[in-house]
Amino acid sequence: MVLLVTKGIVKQFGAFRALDGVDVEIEKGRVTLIIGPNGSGKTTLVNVITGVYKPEAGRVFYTKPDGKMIDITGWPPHKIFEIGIVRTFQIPQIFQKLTVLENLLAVARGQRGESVISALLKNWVKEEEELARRAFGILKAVRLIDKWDVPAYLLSAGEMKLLELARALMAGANLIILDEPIAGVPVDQAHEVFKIVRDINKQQNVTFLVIEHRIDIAFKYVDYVYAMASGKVIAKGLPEEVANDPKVKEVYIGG
Ligand SMILES: Nc1ncnc2c1ncn2[C@@H]1O[C@H](COP(=O)(O)OP(=O)(O)OP(=O)(O)O)[C@@H](O)[C@H]1O
Repeated sequence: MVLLVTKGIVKQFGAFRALDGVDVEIEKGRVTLIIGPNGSGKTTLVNVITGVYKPEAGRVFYTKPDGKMIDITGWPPHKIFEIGIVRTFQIPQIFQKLTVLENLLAVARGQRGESVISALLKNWVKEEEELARRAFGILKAVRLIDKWDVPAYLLSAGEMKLLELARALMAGANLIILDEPIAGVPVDQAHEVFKIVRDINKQQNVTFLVIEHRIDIAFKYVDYVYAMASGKVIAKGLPEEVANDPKVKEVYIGG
């Protein structure tokens, strides 16, 4: 089943066409990767999907949990978030001084329209216990359970990415969009991040759309790949197919 489709997306900045008729299909339950050199339009496409930009042409369709496909083109970002499409940095930034657990609870409180401060001052009630239980379950899934009481600023780069992922899960995402999840993360931690993405994808049936430059690592953990260049999809397929595509090789290695 297709969870999200873009059809013929065109996005212009003045006379410059950043996206020039982009069609992608994100299958439910898959991890889909978008690669492409700097400036090829990957982030712009994510911005169109998440409602930050309205495209000049083209449509974005999303299949709701009840199976109905709806046109979400041009919806505001908060509405797109509410239907379960969550981009990691769309959630307010990690609170460096709060613990890992408190960062998760803050997402849930934010969704209830509460300020973090007022929630922190409040006595723990049943609802809070329930949220904490859910948060601990998520921390177990992202393998941060041992760090639940550690302030976020003490986490490694890889753990910080995992906390962002945990926060997206806490927000109840169906489709999680990760924009460069392993940028600046050392190799061993980068593999760990992708392994956890894979586990969550399999165990919790969460669909992922990932943008990543480090294709040597990312290709090992994804189901399907789109390659972009100059605002267009130039190749798509299984990782090994895209890796061997002459157009992709040309863009990456210069022919
Ligand atoms: N708000 C904007 N105004 C003008 N031009 C923009 C804007 N946003 C993006 N662009 C241009 O559109 C093109 C595509 O940018 P985009 O950020 O989508 O590329 P990208 O593939 O995500 O690159 P990177 O890998 O560097 O993040 C670039 O040439 C960029 O300069």
